[in-house]
Amino acid sequence: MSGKEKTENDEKGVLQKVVAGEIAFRNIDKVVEDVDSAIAIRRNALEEITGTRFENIQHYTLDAEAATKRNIENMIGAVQIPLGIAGPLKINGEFAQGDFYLPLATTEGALVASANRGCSAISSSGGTNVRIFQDVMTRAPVFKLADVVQVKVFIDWINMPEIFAQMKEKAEETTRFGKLLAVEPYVTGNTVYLRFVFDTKDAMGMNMVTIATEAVTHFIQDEFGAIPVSLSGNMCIDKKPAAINTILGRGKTVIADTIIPAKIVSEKLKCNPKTMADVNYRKNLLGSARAGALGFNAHAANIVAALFLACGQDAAHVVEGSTAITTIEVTSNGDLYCSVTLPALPVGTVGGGTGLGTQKDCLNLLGVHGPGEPSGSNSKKFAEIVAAGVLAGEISLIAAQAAGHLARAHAELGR
Ligand SMILES: CC(C)(COP(=O)([O-])OP(=O)([O-])OC[C@H]1O[C@@H](n2cnc3c(N)ncnc32)[C@H](O)[C@@H]1OP(=O)([O-])[O-])[C@@H](O)C(=O)NCCC(=O)NCCSC(=O)C[C@@](C)(O)CC(=O)[O-]
Ligand SMILES: NC(=O)C1=CN([C@@H]2O[C@H](COP(=O)(O)OP(=O)(O)OC[C@H]3O[C@@H](n4cnc5c(N)ncnc54)[C@H](OP(=O)(O)O)[C@@H]3O)[C@@H](O)[C@H]2O)C=CC1
Repeated sequence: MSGKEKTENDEKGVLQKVVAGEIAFRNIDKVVEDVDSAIAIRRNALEEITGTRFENIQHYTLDAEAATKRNIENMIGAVQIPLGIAGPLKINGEFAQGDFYLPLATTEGALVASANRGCSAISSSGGTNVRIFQDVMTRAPVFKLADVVQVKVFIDWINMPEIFAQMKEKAEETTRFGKLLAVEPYVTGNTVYLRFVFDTKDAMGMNMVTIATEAVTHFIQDEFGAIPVSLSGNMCIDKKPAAINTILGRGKTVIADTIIPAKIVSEKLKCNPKTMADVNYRKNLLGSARAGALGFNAHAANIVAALFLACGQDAAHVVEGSTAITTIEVTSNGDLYCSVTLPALPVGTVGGGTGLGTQKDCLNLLGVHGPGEPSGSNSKKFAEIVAAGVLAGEISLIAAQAAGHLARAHAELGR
């Protein structure tokens, strides 16, 4: 029997054992030599067990070896999402400067056309100014203490400068890049949450701050005796819509604005500044308030999600990344002022999904793949680009609603 035949025989044997439940899906990699074969066996076993026939998910180009090390478990293939571009978008940021083409991964027809129109309106008006006002990532373990007396003693201890210095040392022993900036205590009865605030440079930072915070909780346990109930106590707060992130900020707090001359509003956006301001007021501000929304915008999530999927960001962070506020005013000379404020945009250009091939291509298109020089500058540049893209999306969609074009656009491009 040739080596190839032997391998095929072995693989058939593994497949039969997986179908029979003798080898778990997660253990196939341990008995098969190469990752792609393990993936094929897992997929074929799933077909047999469920009676499904896959026709598409087996076709992928990504480096499965790398992906299964840090991005996915029980891999069976890959899902493709169409990728379009919008732009050029002229951005006058502190980190992003010049004309950018935005890679947008989406299945929503009309979205790229809309973003493209917004980019065109902004760029022909001189671009968008973008600034970052804060850049932090948080992790908040929760501790249970005996009573409020002990809670006060604990918080007084945590707030001592020499204790902060020691916590900082412990945290920063775990990372070359992360810096502990602050520890913010919150109390409910005998429960204490310590919100650890970090600068994570070019990493989005959730793995980094989780590892660093755990090291500090060991120090707290050893030195004070407070035992953490959970490393994450939801005052962080990660991947859940929450006022604390919109108020204090988490990830990048970034604002983009622009002034679009009334002539361009009329020619490019088919409406006028006054109508757009009224739509924004009654829809994004009053409507969102009446609905109890945390996002006061039209569809920030659309642009954030499309850029996140294209660029290897954690898709669940669309939750906080899209809690934006959109403002529109008519300027004293009748032009359109529009801004978007994104209080909690978690993004990174190293780590997570940023190393996967297609995602890397998209980050390279924006000139932000990998570590920046100085550290942190690439993720800040990316955050400015995301905010600028959100602004483009808001301008076009609000214009479409002001002009009564929303349903028509989606009927034409989206079905
Ligand atoms: C669809 C448009 C842009 C037409 O807009 P238009 O002004 O009628 O089209 P146009 O043919 O005159 O073209 C104007 C510009 O739009 C762009 N454009 C136009 N067509 C394309 C295309 N095929 N491919 C790429 N770009 C396109 C392009 O930039 C073009 O400039 P040009 O290149 O001609 O100088 C407009 O009606 C529009 O933006 N509609 C809004 C659609 C939208 O934003 N959808 C997003 C999803 S909505 C949603 O998910 C959330 C929602 C709605 O539920 C949230 C809420 O409650 O508000
Ligand atoms: N653990 C958790 O609770 C959660 C994890 N996640 C996941 O975490 C991942 C993202 O975490 P994240 O910490 O960003 O990424 P990774 O853990 O994937 O990698 C980040 C690491 O890259 C290294 N690095 C190299 N160059 C730089 C640079 N210029 N700036 C900063 N770091 C650099 C750092 O290593 P070093 O620190 O050694 O110096 C840093 O910790 C995603 O996969 C996400 O889905 C999401 C939510 C929660």
